[in-house]
Amino acid sequence: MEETNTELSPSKTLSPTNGQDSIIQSNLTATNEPETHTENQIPEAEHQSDVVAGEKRKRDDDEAGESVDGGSGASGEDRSLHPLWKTSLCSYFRRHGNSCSHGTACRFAHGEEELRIRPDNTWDPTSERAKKALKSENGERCGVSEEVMMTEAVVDDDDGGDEENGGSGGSNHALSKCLVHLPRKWCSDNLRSFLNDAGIRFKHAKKKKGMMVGFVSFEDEEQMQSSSKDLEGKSIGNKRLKVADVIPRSFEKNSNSNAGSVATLNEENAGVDVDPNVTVEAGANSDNLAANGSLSKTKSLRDVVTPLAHMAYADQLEQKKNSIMQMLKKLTRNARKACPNGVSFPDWIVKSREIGGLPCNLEGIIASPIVNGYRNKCEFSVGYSLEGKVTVGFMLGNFREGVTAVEEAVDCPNVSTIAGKYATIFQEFLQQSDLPVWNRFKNSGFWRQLTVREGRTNGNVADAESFGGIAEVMLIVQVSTAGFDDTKVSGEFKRLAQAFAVGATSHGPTLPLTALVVQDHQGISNVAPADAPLHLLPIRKTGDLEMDENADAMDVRIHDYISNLRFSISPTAFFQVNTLAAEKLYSLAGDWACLGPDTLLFDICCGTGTIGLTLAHRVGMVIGIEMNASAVADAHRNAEINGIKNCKFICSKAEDVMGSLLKEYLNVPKEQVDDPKIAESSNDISECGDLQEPENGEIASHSSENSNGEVGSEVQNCSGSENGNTSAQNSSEGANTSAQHFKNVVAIVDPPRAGLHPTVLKVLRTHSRLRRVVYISCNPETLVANAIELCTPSPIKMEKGNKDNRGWRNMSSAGLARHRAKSMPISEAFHPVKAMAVDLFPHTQHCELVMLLER
Ligand SMILES: C[S@@+](CC[C@H](N)C(=O)[O-])C[C@H]1O[C@@H](n2cnc3c(N)ncnc32)[C@H](O)[C@@H]1O
Repeated sequence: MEETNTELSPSKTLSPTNGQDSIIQSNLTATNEPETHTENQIPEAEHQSDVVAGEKRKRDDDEAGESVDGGSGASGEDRSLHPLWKTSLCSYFRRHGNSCSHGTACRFAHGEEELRIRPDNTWDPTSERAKKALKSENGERCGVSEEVMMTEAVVDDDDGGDEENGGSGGSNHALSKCLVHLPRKWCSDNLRSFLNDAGIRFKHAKKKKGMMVGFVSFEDEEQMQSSSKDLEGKSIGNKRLKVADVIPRSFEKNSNSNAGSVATLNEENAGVDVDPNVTVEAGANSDNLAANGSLSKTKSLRDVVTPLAHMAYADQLEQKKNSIMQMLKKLTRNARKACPNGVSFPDWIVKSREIGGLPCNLEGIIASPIVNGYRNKCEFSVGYSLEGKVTVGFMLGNFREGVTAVEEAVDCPNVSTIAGKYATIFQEFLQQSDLPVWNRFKNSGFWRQLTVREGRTNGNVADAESFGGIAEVMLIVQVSTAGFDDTKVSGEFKRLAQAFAVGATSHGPTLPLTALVVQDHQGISNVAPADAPLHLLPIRKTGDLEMDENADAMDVRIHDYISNLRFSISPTAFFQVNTLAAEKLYSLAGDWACLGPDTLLFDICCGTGTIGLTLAHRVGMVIGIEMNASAVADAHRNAEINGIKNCKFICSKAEDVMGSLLKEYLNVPKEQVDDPKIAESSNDISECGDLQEPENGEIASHSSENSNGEVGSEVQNCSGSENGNTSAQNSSEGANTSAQHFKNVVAIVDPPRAGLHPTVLKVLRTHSRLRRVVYISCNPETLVANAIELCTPSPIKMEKGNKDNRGWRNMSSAGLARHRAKSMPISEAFHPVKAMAVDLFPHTQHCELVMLLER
């Protein structure tokens, strides 16, 4: 095979096993040092080109008629035509005292001098040049993240005037400066000590922990000028200080003012460094609508929130697919690296060479049925715009980096028309309100956030794209009532309810408005805990407005439809933000899960039960696990309103219950699993015929033949319902759903961005009867990290020893996963079978990824 004989590493040999070449890691390897490009670290570009390069080499060899030295006979000139010629360092050369048997004909570079830049303008990542390039890139990044757009009052320090320590006692914006690149962990005291130690004269200084900016004011112009000069460029750690102006806000409406100053760095046209991981939909799962990163003043909110909006949708899909491909290759590389010495590389790693380094086929990307206005949930921040106007919209950047400016979401194509209209109504109301907007710097103020949640009728796509498809709207206004007079607050709430009612009805056609809820939250960030108090604000019926005036805040829900099932959604429960695309996602997951009436489906991180409930008619029983209590309550209600009886929902963290659940349902006595009647039934009704009987016979194979086995007929009785959606009638409490009846056990996991808890990974991996996992993720990076743990082969024997976890904070997620894989108990590894992307978030960088893992 090309992979072994190109730069054949002495630590790897070929071993014909089962008629296939598999690469054995030899025990002769002296250290655990990762191999370089031969096996473990073949760079991506090289992986991709392996086949191509291999073919090329073969052709060259044939043409030259000389191949005794493994290809060195071809002329260097011929070879150098290949775009990847000498673009990777030769590890063999390095390890063997700068000698390589291929000599000058080796396609890898012998030393840095020979190294050539790759066609994509990058250097071999292990090379000095790449490291240098990375450093300067980081330098540039630092350079572009210097813009500060604090639009809250930060300098008119009205919170104590601690004169002794530099408290304000009143401030003068003209005599203030903003310092950028301060250590995040510093508080005001650290900043003051730093200034004092450095002999910098100042009047007062303020810095908030967690931010990289601080504010300093001075006695007079002369002091400000000389101190600024001394401070500019000063090093703190590996950062250099930047001194920025603080510009008085032009728009100061309220007399009891939150108004203050805008801090800006007057650097024209700084580059843009927007974190792709968080945008308007915040990865679909995080509930923060802030755009992350920093940006130049030339950058619009549209670019921050929907950075792909300038591209045609087909190009967006192509871009996402390519970036997911790159991410998937990490799985192969890292599992290869983590594969224990003396253990054969699994087939999927060996075969990855044939598909450009991918761990399995990426079967494509499913487009969103709606491309514009698809979000059914928008969380609008409240703050000041760059012009100092009270605004309801999205933040232009990251608070930690000194950005608090909020701009209207008028031009963000993922926001629905209705959400935009409610944001405008709220903004107009706030501009007249006597209560202040939240100040993120001081953690004070009243109005914080508006969430607009929408529910559709059970209609078609075209309907949903237009305004008419939205039948229900829930508005959730987040406030912080602490320290405000109750009477004043309730007066404001009445006016608010009135404003929304009038705004909704004065629009033609009337905007739907189902419920107005207030969430009281005192915390620093707008992400409120699930148990933050909720109050329902009554809205007087006006015109067409339909409201249930007797409803309780805890009972308030809107409804949406997935696969013809009606879903009830409470204010804080997770629900995919793009319902129609989610429908595609769930049905793909169901298809890949190979379901049948003999299937026990674990829906791990089930939210309101969407996945389990939409697939319930295709399985014997669903067990959903979810930690958010109101989502679990919704799941129960959703099962009820759809007449589904074969689902159980458990309110708990998955890491706390998965072990005992799998024990309960999987540790079934062998006699029961082998009961012929049950085996017959399982052969009977499976949707897939491709499930292989493993050697140990732990699960039954499936065929499409029918039989009238006892259990089978029970199940068939259950699946005879008309619409097919509410067909599974097995009671979760009844004997029919006891663990013994389920021969096919599948887990569909859909965790939050952070991925699965290590305990859950361990439980899934070590329960050998669980043969199939469908992993759904809105964060391909964590999917890859978790898959490394699930798919890396176990060692023959557990090595005692280095459990040194120091430095994990600095590890990449893949590095950490490799590290964790080492302590995974010996168990049969899963292998990636196929993957598919599903675009739930048009115009943003985000995308859902589904991967089927089997063993
Ligand atoms: C990406 S959502 C998926 C929800 C659901 N599958 C759906 O599609 O609507 C992730 C869910 O996991 C839940 N969750 C987060 N951490 C969890 C944990 N440790 N155990 C159980 N559920 C968790 C969240 O509350 C959230 O509902």
